[in-house]
Amino acid sequence: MIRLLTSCWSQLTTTEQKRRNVTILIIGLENSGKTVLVKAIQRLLPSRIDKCVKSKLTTLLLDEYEVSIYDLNGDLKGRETWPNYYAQAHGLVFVLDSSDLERMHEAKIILARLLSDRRVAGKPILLLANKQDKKNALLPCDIIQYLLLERLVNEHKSLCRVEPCSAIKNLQRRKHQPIIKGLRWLLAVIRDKHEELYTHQQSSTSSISTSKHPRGCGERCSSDSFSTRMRPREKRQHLGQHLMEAKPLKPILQKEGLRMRTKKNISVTFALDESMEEGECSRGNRTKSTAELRYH
Ligand SMILES: Nc1nc2c(ncn2[C@@H]2O[C@H](COP(=O)(O)OP(=O)(O)OP(=O)(O)O)[C@@H](O)[C@H]2O)c(=O)[nH]1
Ligand SMILES: [Mg+2]
Repeated sequence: MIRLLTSCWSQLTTTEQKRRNVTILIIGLENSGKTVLVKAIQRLLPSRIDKCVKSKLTTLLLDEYEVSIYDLNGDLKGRETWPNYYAQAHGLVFVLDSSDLERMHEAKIILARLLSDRRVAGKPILLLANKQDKKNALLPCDIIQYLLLERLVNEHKSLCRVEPCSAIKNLQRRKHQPIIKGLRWLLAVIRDKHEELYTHQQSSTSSISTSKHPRGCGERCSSDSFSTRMRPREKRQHLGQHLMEAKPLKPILQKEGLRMRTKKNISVTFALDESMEEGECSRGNRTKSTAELRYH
């Protein structure tokens, strides 16, 4: 019995030790569906809400990750506070109301400003094209074109994925799978790139001394995070250089052989790739393996 208990305990400890702490910001214009989205995630995954920061923080467990998610307000006042969170984030989720065509230009400006911030540039971004249940919702390919996403992610060297979704409650559970799929992608990129991100995070934190951390959570996030798994300084510098020399990113469709102009409502990932034909999004069989080769 004692042996059994000891074995259970050591298994639990091992799981705890393996768990990686990741911080993600949920950002986007007001009314885009960020809070509804976080609630949907809370229903799907084991999570706890941190009351100390006015419920902005949700911590959830997904695979081997403990993910701290900050749901930041998208109104003008809320946007002023966003930069306070940039340095500690490993990745971002930008939520877009795909049906709000009138505010698409505003979203484009906000996204461009966000990615150009030196505390954000280079970090992966999941763009959730929300409210796909609405009739007039734009498809990912239109959104990519409208937001000039390819140019944007190349300029700022941020890996990006566009995932169409609907966050509203009354949709069936399986309809929320794109959200989890997108989160998994973000976590995988963060895992693969964590040393580069850590280097980046270190330099931006030290160079911007005025940046404030959200009360009570900044220290916890930074001390728990990837810093404990750092490599020696020389190695980190090398990885940092590698990040800056990244090749151009190209959008690829998740399904083989599909082209951008087919207007399918499926996710699009930006991957390191070679040049493509005009207007083409993927080249048949090459697509998936290219992404995997480059990322893993
Ligand atoms: N049809 C539809 N409505 C949605 C969807 N997601 C959110 N909404 C609605 O959009 C409105 C705004 O949602 P919120 O989650 O409060 O928006 P927010 O981005 O958190 O807004 P702020 O906190 O003000 O920045 C609510 O009325 C939601 O019910 C969706 O996928 N489809
Ligand atoms: Mg909200």
